[in-house]
Amino acid sequence: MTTNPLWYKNAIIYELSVRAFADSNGDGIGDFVGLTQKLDYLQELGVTALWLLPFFPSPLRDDGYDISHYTSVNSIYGTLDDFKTFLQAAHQRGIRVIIELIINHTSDQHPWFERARRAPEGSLERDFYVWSDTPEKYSDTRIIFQDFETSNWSWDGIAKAFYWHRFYHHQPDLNYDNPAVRQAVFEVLDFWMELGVDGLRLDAVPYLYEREGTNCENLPETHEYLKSLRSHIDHKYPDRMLLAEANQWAEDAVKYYGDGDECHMNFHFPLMPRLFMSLRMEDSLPIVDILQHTPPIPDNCQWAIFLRNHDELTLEMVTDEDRDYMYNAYAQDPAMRVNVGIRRRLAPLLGNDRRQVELLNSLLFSLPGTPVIYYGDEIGMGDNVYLGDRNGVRTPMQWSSDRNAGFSRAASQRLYFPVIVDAEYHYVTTNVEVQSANQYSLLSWMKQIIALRKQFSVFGSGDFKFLPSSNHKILAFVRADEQINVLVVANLSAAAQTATFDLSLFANHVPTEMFGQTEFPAINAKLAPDGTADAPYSLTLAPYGFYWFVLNPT
Ligand SMILES: OC[C@H]1O[C@H](O[C@H]2O[C@H](CO)[C@@H](O)[C@H](O)[C@H]2O)[C@H](O)[C@@H](O)[C@@H]1O
Ligand SMILES: [Ca+2]
Repeated sequence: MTTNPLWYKNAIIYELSVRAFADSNGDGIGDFVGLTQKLDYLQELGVTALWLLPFFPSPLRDDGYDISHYTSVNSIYGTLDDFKTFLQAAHQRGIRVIIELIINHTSDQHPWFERARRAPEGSLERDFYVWSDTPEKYSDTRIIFQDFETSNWSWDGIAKAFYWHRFYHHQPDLNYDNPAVRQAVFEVLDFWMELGVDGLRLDAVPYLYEREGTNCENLPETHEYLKSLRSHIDHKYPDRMLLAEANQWAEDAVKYYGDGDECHMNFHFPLMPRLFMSLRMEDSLPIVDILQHTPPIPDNCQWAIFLRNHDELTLEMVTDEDRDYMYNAYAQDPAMRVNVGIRRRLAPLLGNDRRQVELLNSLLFSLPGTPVIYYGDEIGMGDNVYLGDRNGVRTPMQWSSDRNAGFSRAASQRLYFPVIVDAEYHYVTTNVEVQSANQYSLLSWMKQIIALRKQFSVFGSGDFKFLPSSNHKILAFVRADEQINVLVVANLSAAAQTATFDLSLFANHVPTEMFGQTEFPAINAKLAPDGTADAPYSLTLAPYGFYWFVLNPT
């Protein structure tokens, strides 16, 4: 591994679930040995970092986000030694590993909670969690899992008190006012850092503290605590990365960067639904508007941008009107909706239209930030919205046309979830083996765009500027650094479109299309009537077409 403390700025992150990836021992559940065997695939795909969903001991009532032991591996996925072997094998291939640090809450089966509910009131043990005699406190706080919970308080018959939880009732929130909790989290962090993991995704991080009269999100105390985690990391583990999961409006989200002294990365939640909105509305405005309203971030920080992940396509960061639009456009069947979002994968959301899948990926790989790919989306996997909760997007990875999609040798009934068998996305045709053999498959195209992105660090760390377009259906922007100028144009429309751009800044440059190395006509400066130089440049794009151009001086 090269030592570059800013590695995350030019990373390609691949999010995966150990459970869903590859089952080595035929019990129907993916495991670390299976994942290790698939590292060659991930290396060939070109990704440079893996983000692993939770793999810790857990009753699995929220797919592992309900931890019952912080410093070991759930035995269904293997042993801690299996994890270490995997980590070493990933590092040998130059692939970094990001794991989850779920510190807002634990499972109600965690020994800390078992101890707290029995401990005397006012004791440090009891105060590991947030208790109250009434469910009236913090009443300005929204409920996140609103299809499943009616309150952020639940009654505990053993403690004879209510406890606070932002998510499921079986996920009690830790109490950060207790110094013992703050210290315990440092110890968990040290454990995984000492093992050599490269990054931590800080799950549900805006909700650490509660204060009366607030919405209990993004509180100053939360930022102060995160800064203390960061300073600890900087002193002990200088090239590691903290990735916040702060599902917030951009003005609040940027606060998780501090002055470059808090988290290194944060997901851009408001951008994600607007990529889908712009596409269906055939209008660049939602994307332009949200990025123009995104404050600048410190140089050592980076957005994580994504199209889909393991959760619903969350619509928390849109207006009520936009949410209605998104439900109408992408989730007409109520079974496709859960909480405040849409539980579908990328390909089905886009009607399995290869052009739209490529277009959104072209934006994922060229807009400012580090792209995060969700496992299976690189082959256009389908979903199963009838599996409940968000499980429909968490089905086994489809490797081949063999039984169980090559994921497991178990009897099919034994798989943790069934593989996708509906006609359009059936694993017999939608799988890695079939697509690896076809140079025109989505998988081959994904390898190509990843390889191209990796050749040009300007995408990870260059400046970003919108280019006014005469046609609002065509989005245009420039990525630039001292070495290179890259022009990106993207047609959000289902019909062919033309647009004219003012490229006077690049007069006498030749655009070279980056995928095919084709030179386009030069950008010629003309003298405008007022004497200034003008360089209007016209482009025609196919339906959902896009171009990436390097602008070279003639
Ligand atoms: O650990 C509880 C949950 O934490 C994350 O949740 C995030 O996803 C929610 C949507 O499912 C979102 O609304 C919320 O703002 C986030 O914190 C995690 O990604 C979930 O899988 C998990 O259930
Ligand atoms: Ca297994």
